[in-house]
Amino acid sequence: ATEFTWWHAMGGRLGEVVNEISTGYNASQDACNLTPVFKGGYEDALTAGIAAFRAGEQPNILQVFDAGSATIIGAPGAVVPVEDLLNDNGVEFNIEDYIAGVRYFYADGEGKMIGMPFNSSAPILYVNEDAMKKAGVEAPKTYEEFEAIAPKLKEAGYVPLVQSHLPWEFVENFKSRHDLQFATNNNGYDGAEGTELIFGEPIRNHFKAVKKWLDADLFGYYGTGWGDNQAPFNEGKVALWIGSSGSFGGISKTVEFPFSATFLPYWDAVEGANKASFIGGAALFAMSGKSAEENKCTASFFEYLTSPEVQYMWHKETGYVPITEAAYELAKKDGHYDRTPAAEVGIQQLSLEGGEWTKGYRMGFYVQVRDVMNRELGKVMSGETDVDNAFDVIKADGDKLLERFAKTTGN
Ligand SMILES: O=P(O)(O)OC[C@H](O)CO
Repeated sequence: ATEFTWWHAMGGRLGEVVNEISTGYNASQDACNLTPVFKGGYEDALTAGIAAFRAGEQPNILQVFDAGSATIIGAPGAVVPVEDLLNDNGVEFNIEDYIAGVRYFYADGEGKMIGMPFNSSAPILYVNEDAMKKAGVEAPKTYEEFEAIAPKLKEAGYVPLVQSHLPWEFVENFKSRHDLQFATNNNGYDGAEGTELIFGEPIRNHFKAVKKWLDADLFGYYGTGWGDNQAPFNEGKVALWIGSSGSFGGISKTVEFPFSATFLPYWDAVEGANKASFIGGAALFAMSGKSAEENKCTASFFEYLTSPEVQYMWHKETGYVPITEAAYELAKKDGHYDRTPAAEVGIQQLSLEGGEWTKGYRMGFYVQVRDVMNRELGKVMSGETDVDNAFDVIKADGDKLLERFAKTTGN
């Protein structure tokens, strides 16, 4: 059989399910043999993939997260567009099969799908039901409602609110949920040159409120690592945790208290809020420089991966949303959401009413922009700087990175 490899960033329970899928694929046919390799977190996998590409040792398939997608799509000659790969290998492809929010997120300016959507997520609000009961409150829909119940949650002995990733949840998806522009050039989709970040009053006010909550012990902040802020929720110390829908499977297998989930809160005071969030997670990119035989295997694996059955299994076991309409229908028909209503929250949030600015962003070197955000917003949390100063620095340093990317790619 033809050997081919998949570098991914799915640890813990997610990694187990990736291995199950790969085993299932290998058992389903004789021509190809897939080896999945865990390369660490999203940032590590991208760095490893780019370094390997430069050395001519790239894997066949590289998982790249949303934040790195512009970098990989813009890296000249690094990937074979998935749409071409499938067409060239006789795999039927129809972009309309995918749920609306997924269709063009990993596409180029002409709408051609470059990356294969795989693990798509939404940041949702996980609710410790014991905490709600003890405090005698309901999960909040808005941050105003959160402010009203937070002291009661604290009194009941819980850290009222924690989130898992400030740039993803309180910046990028804050913009989407409130339908606010994130960057010039159509949030970066119209080209890299001249793209600049935008931080207006609503997002600054949000972080001023978050800092106030932190100082009053109504909010907890435990670091910038992907798992840092989830641990205290899993341990039952936190009442409300904002995390990825893709954490659902792992949480179900870990926590000992009853939990539910609901939409990422928004500020009612911001006009036009309560819009859809945009897809998070990652896509699979077929790296270039591989033989026709290996590319055929990659195409056949993508076909397997997007079948309704495999998609539904992935969705059910992890909490990532079903990326095709057929898989979503299958989940409904099978009664998945009747048994586990919280499992539908992610896809429902992605399907809320959209607006001009709910499409996410396309910015190269954005992984480094996130580093700047984590650095400066971390300083806000520790009291080393204030919110306005932090956003001024994020804009100045972030814009420089965006400019450098534009010069690198020449567009
Ligand atoms: O934790 P995930 O996989 O849902 O990904 C969250 C973000 O979109 C990654 O940048």
